[in-house]
Amino acid sequence: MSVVVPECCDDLKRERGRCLFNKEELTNILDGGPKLTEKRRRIEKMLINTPELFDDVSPDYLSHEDRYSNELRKATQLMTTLEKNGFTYNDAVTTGTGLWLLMDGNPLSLHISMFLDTIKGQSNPQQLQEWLPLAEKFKIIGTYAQTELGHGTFVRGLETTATYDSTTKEFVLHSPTITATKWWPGALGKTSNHAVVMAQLYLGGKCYGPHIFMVQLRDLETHRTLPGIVVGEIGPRLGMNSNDNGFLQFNHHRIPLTNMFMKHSQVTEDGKYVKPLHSKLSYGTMVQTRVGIVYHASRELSRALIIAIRYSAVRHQSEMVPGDPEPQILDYQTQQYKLLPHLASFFALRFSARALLEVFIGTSAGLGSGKMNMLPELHALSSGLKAVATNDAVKGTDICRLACGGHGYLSSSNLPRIYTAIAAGITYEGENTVLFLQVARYLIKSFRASSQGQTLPFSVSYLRVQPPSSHAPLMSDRGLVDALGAGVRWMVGEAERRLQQLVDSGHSPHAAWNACSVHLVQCADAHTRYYICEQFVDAVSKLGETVSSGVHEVLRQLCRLYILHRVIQTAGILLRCGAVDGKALTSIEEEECHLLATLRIQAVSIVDAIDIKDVFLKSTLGAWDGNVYQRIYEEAQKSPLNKSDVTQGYYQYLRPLMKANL
Ligand SMILES: CCCCCCCC/C=C\CCCCCCCCCCCCCC(=O)SCCNC(=O)CCNC(=O)[C@H](O)C(C)(C)COP(=O)(O)OP(=O)(O)OC[C@H]1O[C@@H](n2cnc3c(N)ncnc32)[C@H](O)[C@@H]1OP(=O)(O)O
Ligand SMILES: Cc1cc2nc3c(=O)[nH]c(=O)nc-3n(C[C@H](O)[C@H](O)[C@H](O)COP(=O)(O)OP(=O)(O)OC[C@H]3O[C@@H](n4cnc5c(N)ncnc54)[C@H](O)[C@@H]3O)c2cc1C
Repeated sequence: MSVVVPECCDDLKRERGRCLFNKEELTNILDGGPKLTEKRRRIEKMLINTPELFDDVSPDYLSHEDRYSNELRKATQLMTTLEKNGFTYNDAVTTGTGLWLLMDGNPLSLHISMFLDTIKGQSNPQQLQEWLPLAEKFKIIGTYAQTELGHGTFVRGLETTATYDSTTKEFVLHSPTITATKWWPGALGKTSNHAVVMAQLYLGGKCYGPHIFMVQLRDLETHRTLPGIVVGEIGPRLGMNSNDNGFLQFNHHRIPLTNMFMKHSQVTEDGKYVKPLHSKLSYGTMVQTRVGIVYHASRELSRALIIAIRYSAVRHQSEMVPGDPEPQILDYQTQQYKLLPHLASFFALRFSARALLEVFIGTSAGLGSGKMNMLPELHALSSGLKAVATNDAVKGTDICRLACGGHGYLSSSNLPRIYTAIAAGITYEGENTVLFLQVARYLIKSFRASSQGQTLPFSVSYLRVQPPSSHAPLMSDRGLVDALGAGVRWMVGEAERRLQQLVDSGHSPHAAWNACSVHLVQCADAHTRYYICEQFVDAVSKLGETVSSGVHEVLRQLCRLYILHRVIQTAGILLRCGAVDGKALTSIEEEECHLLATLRIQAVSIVDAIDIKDVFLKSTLGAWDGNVYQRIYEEAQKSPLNKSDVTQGYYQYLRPLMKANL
């Protein structure tokens, strides 16, 4: 397969003719610089020229087992193709290119993310030396086995035990109940021969809480399950059915002492426990994955937006003016209102993901030299951004589907698959409500610390009890972001007041927390969105010095739309705390409608700049050439039901019914 850019239809040609900015420059910004664009394209070209990486038949027509095997075929081919061409799995992860190909969750995704990240982040030097080369060269294949039938969210409630036997210098892993069965881990069912397993550590009869262990599950030659282990696949799910999510039970299964991950906490041969510097360091892989998921969510949202915006420029329906030709549906203001705020969200998430990655890198460097003080802020930021990014990507993807009318419901649009894949992101790696409550905990603590005169970390410094008054005019970007900040400060102050009032009236702090938790989740959501607005404004203003005026103008408009939309969504709070008045809101609403019309003109060019090729979009509605109807028709011809004019079902059921004397 070679990269051929086809002629596009007249509608898209006209749209592209209106582009007032340099698309390549915007592409570079989204990729993180021209070098990264070039690298991504090199990888893509190599993938496109490897036909084995593509589906012969749409996975929709395959059985569960065949879907799994097909995805495994592509995943293994991807790894060997990368390796042969001098790239690594990590290049495919960081450029997003691997995810374009491996559609639906795939049997190696947990290996190249959480399994390898745990080895890198939780091993002592000897363990690293032993396991990393094996895992990087795929000599062992692993997953991250934490969640159980009975507990996913509450890690401290896990029931799997790892009891140290100092006579043999082994841990005995055991699943004491049905609810202790590990349940859900991707690639656990049939693919993995190893797993990193979270289990309660027991030393001399005392429980030391959840710790991580490297456990071999299957023989490396025969791939048969080892004695003392029961493992299998959990059955069909809403989406991601080309993965083999699995279950796992241990029956007094023994592993060596050296298989406990010992970078942060240790067990000595005689069974003594050495505490970590921070009790949550063993949750590090989860934090890292949340950082990655913010990127992942923004990428999936961008696919849906490319599809829906190109389709909206090609689709003509109804009459705007009686007797006139049917307009492109993108000309309807309601259609613009459905899609363009999500386009702005994609950019906002992309810039925030980058800012979060920097915090992650900085905090990790600090941990290396024993500095733990940035960990709570990283935990709060990564939890909040993971929750907002996946919530918004899921909502945005579904709006994109709805904006495509009936054809958005077709599998061949690829929107249903994008939706079901990203929908899981709300639940996995920390259910979003639960993560927001972690953020809220940090906000309340920070607010109280500020009342006691303490200095707050950067992401919450705007919460200080006496903030400097904003000098920016209200209707400027900065002024509106300051108004949003004032709204969050008011919400957090109100939450703290309600908590205190409940405690003062005799409730326990925990009961008070539960009684305020709806409001607390709203605080966490609003705080995270305030952070996103700040990152977006900062990024656009920094870029202003280096990019061409056309690109800067588009980014400025997208940023403005994001902020205006957010102010309207938060109107109730902002009015209550006096940050804006009704008159300002009316003019903000009017400006938003005006901005929708302005951005509509270049919407197709903006999604073109995201630069996802047709072979990766895999959509009949979103292809570059806009040849929508021909593609939909051709895809339908591939339905196995069309192989014969009369199906077996007719002879078996329909005909007998028609012949029966009812
Ligand atoms: C240029 C381009 C660059 C691109 C770069 C991209 C980077 C790529 C990186 C990675 C690639 C990934 C790609 C992603 C692809 C997507 C596919 C991924 C597939 C993932 C599959 C999903 C896998 C899973 O689901 S695994 C299971 C996940 N499970 C969970 O998340 C469980 C959630 N629960 C918890 O985390 C915890 O139970 C809890 C936090 C809810 C509560 O914990 P706890 O009970 O122990 O604590 P407390 O509530 O009592 O709190 C006490 C105290 O501790 C603080 N705390 C809690 N957690 C942490 C933490 N992690 N770190 C720091 N501190 C923490 C808490 O705030 C409290 O603090 P106080 O001060 O208030 O006391
Ligand atoms: C597709 C998919 C892939 C997965 N892959 C893996 C994997 O590779 N490895 C792995 O270990 N796990 C994996 N998981 C499991 C996943 O991490 C858990 O499902 C997730 O952490 C949520 O936990 P839970 O299922 O126990 O939900 P629950 O905690 O039971 O959530 C149910 C409801 O209870 C609410 N709730 C729970 N606790 C609280 C609280 N404290 N306060 C308020 N509300 C609360 C939640 O908000 C939610 O509404 C995967 C899950 C899915 C769906």
